[in-house]
Amino acid sequence: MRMGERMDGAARGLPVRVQDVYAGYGKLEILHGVNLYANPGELVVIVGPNGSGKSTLLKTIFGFTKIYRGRIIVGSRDVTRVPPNKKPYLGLAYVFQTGNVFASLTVEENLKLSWLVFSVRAKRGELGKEAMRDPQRAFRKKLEEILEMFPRLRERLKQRAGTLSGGERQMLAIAKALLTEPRVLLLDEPTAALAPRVAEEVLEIVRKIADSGLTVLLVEQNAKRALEIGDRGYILVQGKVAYEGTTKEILAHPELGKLYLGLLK
Ligand SMILES: Nc1ncnc2c1ncn2[C@@H]1O[C@H](COP(=O)(O)OP(=O)(O)OP(=O)(O)O)[C@@H](O)[C@H]1O
Repeated sequence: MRMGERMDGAARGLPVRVQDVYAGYGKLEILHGVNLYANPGELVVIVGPNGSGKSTLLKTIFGFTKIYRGRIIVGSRDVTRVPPNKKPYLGLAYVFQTGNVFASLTVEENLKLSWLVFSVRAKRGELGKEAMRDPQRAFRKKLEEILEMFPRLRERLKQRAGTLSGGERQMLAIAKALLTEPRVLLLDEPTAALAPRVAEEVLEIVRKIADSGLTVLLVEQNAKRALEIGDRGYILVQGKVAYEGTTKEILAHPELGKLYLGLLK
């Protein structure tokens, strides 16, 4: 069985559809009619200049901004008006740029915080029959699976999260998110401020997560590397999609990289 695959073979990811969305903060409109889709098993990267609205787009999908027009559909459900605190229970997980872990708690305690969301979803029957029968056992199993994926965290279970390196902290944030058994994972610059080698390790994990069947949306500063590992990409410029296509197309395009991403050929 592949990493993260479900015993009962149920589909892991849910499709995400952002349809003609206008959103922002208070009266300040940042996104002006954005359309985007992401399918299960896909790693969709969102790149673009600073301040173009990449983070705002993820925040909007999760419900942190004001949506003036348009719809956001996850699976068959319209989640446009679902507040952020309810999103994890619908199978969405969001890893922020910072502040995902509690510094004064140990790695293990941080991971166990995901039990709340996991148990609710398990009892509802969303995580398969086994998990519905015995949520605690299923959670322990999931935790074991995640620690296999992040051996560095296993070595540091009793260590306070505040003493982890930047890379380890980011891995803990992703691990916590995965422990809620999400169908859709939103990642906002998970490699920010990481040394290149560690950033690479994190990106490889992100690729594996998408390969396990989840729908993954990734905002990245390092456009080139993100496009190299992603399936499809969106270039956001001033709150609008300036280009969408396969990452191969974007990387091979003679102008796009130079125009929007600061990439020199
Ligand atoms: N909470 C907020 N209130 C008001 N304006 C905000 C808020 N957060 C972001 N903005 C503004 O929204 C615009 C888009 O910001 P956003 O963080 O989405 O861009 P980004 O593409 O992710 O940028 P970067 O690559 O620099 O992280 C910016 O002009 C920013 O100042």
